[in-house]
Amino acid sequence: MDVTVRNLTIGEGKPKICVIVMGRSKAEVLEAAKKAVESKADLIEWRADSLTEGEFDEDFHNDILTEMREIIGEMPIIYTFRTLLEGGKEIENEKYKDLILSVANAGIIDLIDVEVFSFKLKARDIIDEIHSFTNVKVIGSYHDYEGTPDTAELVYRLSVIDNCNADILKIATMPHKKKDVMRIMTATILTYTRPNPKPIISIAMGNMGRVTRLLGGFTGSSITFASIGRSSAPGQMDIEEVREILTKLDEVL
Ligand SMILES: O=C1C[C@@](O)(C(=O)O)C[C@@H](O)[C@@H]1O
Repeated sequence: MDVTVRNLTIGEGKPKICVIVMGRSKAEVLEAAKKAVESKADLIEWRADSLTEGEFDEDFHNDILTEMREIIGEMPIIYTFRTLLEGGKEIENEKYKDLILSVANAGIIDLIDVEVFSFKLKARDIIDEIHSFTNVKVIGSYHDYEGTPDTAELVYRLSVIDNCNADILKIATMPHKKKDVMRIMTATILTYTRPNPKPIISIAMGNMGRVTRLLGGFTGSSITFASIGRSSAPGQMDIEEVREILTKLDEVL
């Protein structure tokens, strides 16, 4: 079950490269958006939690997105507000929900990240609501910056995200040993080889986890995140480096 947004099909062919746009103010965000266009990435993720100006103001976020769209044209946009527990900024549950629904409803973006475990069973309601009134696709996500659960737990979490009706299933955890990296890769391949799998994004963070950013296609991970300047997570690499390595790997694998 591939996911198509604009001219991009996620889950088909090679993993897509997504660059991260961050900035404290509208000016910084739009400047980063220009760099994202120059990078010729497949899509961009705006980490809206990096704002300090108008940080929780829905209208302001939509206003930034309108100008961002003019800059980036047809490149698909992921909107992400990462909460404190999962590596971003503190936000009240109700505010998070309002922000997500308002941005999805405005229809400027193509994909939106919804943290499935930050809101327990309510994540499904948020996702169903987004699907009921927009064409925006949902990335259901789970991040653990402290460690990596065992393989069964990772597979279980991916299935919970799936049952919440997310269109794309995403897990990112912190490995402490090589076995942790293998757990992420195993959980991905086990989920991906089920009948009619949804696209998966799986990441082991930190330097040890870089193998998942470069060989994700082997296990069924459909997007790799790269930076243009400032990275948004440990172990994330610059887009030029990622592209060069992926091109080389493609020649030999
Ligand atoms: O969840 C992800 C993946 C990520 O955490 C990474 O490790 O590259 C970077 C985040 O910006 C993004 O939302």
